[in-house]
Amino acid sequence: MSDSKLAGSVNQLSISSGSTLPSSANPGRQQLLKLAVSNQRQVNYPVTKKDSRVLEGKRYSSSKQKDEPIAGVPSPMGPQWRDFHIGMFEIGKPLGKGKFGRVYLAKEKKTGFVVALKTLHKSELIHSRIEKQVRREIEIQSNLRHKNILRLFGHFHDEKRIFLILEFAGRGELYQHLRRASRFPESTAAKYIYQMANALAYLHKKHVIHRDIKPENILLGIDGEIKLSDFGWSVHAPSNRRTTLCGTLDYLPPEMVEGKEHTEKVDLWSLGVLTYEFIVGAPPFEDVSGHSATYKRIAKVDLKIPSFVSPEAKDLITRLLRHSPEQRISLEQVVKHPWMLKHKASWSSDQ
Ligand SMILES: Nc1ncnc2c1ncn2[C@@H]1O[C@H](COP(=O)(O)OP(=O)(O)OP(=O)(O)O)[C@@H](O)[C@H]1O
Repeated sequence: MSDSKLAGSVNQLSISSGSTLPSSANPGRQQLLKLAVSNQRQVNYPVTKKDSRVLEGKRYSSSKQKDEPIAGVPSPMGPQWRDFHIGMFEIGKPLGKGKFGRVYLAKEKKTGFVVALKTLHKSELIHSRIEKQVRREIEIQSNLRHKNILRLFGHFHDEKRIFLILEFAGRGELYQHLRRASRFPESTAAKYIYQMANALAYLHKKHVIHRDIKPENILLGIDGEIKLSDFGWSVHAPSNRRTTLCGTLDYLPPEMVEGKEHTEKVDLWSLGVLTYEFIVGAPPFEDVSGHSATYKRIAKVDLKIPSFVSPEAKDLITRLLRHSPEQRISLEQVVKHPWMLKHKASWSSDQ
């Protein structure tokens, strides 16, 4: 696909003059948290009908917004932005680096609304043949509204780059928190899995399968709440049956390892792997001797749960990690599982 075609595929965007991204403003961690809090204050009010109309306006984003109740909290819709372009933002500290570009902290100049601006280099997307994947990611993520799913407010492009205007996740990558802690206490793990189950229930209701659930794809908001991100492998599957092989090895379910058709139940399997990794500190089917050994362990459901894991957690993990997708416990049952009930009282009241 040519650059111009790709540009056309993310249509209705303003084209900036191609300004460079300075990283001069370099706020420390405390300041980042302050910025995230100030954002939260701005968005913490009920969404009115008028607001919803603004959200639906085609100039807000290239994808049409749906008129539907917003799950979880009021949508952090931010200011009533129109015609996105780089000049609208004051660019701050780089938040991280991905495969195809950097992510910067940015502030919308007029309103002071803080976002994460993700840059993707078009030439690299084309070279890696993932233009379709990016387009799908944008289409899917910009239509999602849930407190545990990272918002994509909009997107624009210049000659060389695509910019995604993302919700700023004040506490960064969950993966880093997990590596630092080695493993989470069960009450923390249960809180995260509860929020993940809610996010997935919302996605599945909209016939979206994430297909790439893993700690690296989860960010944390300012209150330490889950923000599921990275919809690069997700599919909108009204038919509920897909056969493409993708995803990360350790989190792949048997039906995908075996190249069979798969449904939204792949995310249930990955939720089981995630539960295990949160509590134990490593994924259950990891095999140092190589990929094919991991594949075999997944296909056999060769699951060994250490004895320090509570019986309730063990029960939930084994109910999620069933070879047969149909036998996996439902998300509705996950949130009511005894492991959740055991720990729920220790979470803050707004779960
Ligand atoms: N919305 C956000 N809020 C805060 N930090 C973010 C946000 N998005 C990304 N980051 C930070 O920037 C880093 C790079 O993000 P990015 O999504 O580009 O990379 P990635 O997760 O490796 O994705 P990919 O695999 O698509 O390259 C992340 O690891 C994270 O630390």
